[in-house]
Amino acid sequence: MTVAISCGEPAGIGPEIAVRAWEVLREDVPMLWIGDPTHLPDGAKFEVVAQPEDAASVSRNALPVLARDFGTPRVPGVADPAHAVGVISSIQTAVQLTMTGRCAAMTTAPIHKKALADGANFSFPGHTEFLAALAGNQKVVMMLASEQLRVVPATIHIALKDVPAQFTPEVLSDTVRITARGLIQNFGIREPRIAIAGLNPHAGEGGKMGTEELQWMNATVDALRAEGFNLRGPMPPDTMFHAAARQTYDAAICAYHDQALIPIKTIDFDNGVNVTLGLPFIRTSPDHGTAFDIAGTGKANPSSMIAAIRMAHKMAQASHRQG
Ligand SMILES: NC(=O)C1=CN([C@@H]2O[C@H](COP(=O)(O)OP(=O)(O)OC[C@H]3O[C@@H](n4cnc5c(N)ncnc54)[C@H](O)[C@@H]3O)[C@@H](O)[C@H]2O)C=CC1
Ligand SMILES: NCC(=O)COP(=O)(O)O
Repeated sequence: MTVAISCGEPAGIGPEIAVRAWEVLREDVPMLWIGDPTHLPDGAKFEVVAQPEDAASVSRNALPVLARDFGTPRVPGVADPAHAVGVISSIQTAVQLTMTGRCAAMTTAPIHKKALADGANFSFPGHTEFLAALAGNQKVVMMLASEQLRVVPATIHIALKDVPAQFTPEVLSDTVRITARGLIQNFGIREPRIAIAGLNPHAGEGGKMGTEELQWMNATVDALRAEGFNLRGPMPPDTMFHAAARQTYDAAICAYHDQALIPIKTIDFDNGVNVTLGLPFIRTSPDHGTAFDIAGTGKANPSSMIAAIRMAHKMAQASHRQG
């Protein structure tokens, strides 16, 4: 049940939180870090393995590393476009190992999208879309999950001005279906309750503050209810995340990135996990980014990385039990 860990942006906090996570999880979760070992922090206890299968026996004593030579050293806080090909290849290797069953799941360390675009013409907005493509253009959704809240942005890394055109009945319907399936399969929730945020303030206030709720959202939600989904909404986005409201649903589907990610990063930045639902393999990630401002200082909190690796491992165990 080895969890493959892609290195992420070497100039960010990825290498150091991977080592810190290994120190905490070494007895419980076999892991395999894929990257350039010279990018690991000084003093890190690691061992280069020849093949992924060797990770399980090494992991208790040292962080197993599937070594790749990126050619140049890591300068914390300063992304080097020369690393872009290696960073992408680390993700591809993790996917390949997970899809072929040589690893049980994968956790990705944060990437810097612009560095990958500058260094390797990486055209994807993030891991989510890249992984969907690697898996054969699967329809996937991004969920951020913690003990206190699960959120799903129906549209992801697009400009706010583009949201109304790209948030469509089909996108909302697919998002509900994939989210419900993920809650059942990956989170063991038999009858998921899903809340849907309105696009507009006060969910449109009867058409006074926007009309998408009246034009199509209500009808789409009704049609999905008729398919058997337990849905609430469209709900006023500003009042659906307080503590009592959060008890009434298992996941909230939001119209756009910040509507979903602001509440969870405010409530539980340290323990949020990003999980891609709809892939034919398990992928999790910490909820934060590369944190260039603190990279190499020892200040990075590994909690979200630890939660992400734990969640990937737990999901792999559950999926193994389900056969
Ligand atoms: N899964 C991924 O690959 C993700 C990548 N990113 C990328 O990261 C880059 C930087 O994004 P930002 O918006 O600045 O967000 P960020 O999460 O990197 O940093 C925001 C603030 O939180 C702090 N912070 C983040 N993680 C921390 C940790 N583990 N411990 C202590 N403090 C922490 C940082 O020091 C900074 O002050 C961008 O290129 C973005 O695209 C962002 C989110 C996820
Ligand atoms: N804001 C979330 C984020 O940037 C992570 O995206 P992804 O790389 O997991 O697709």
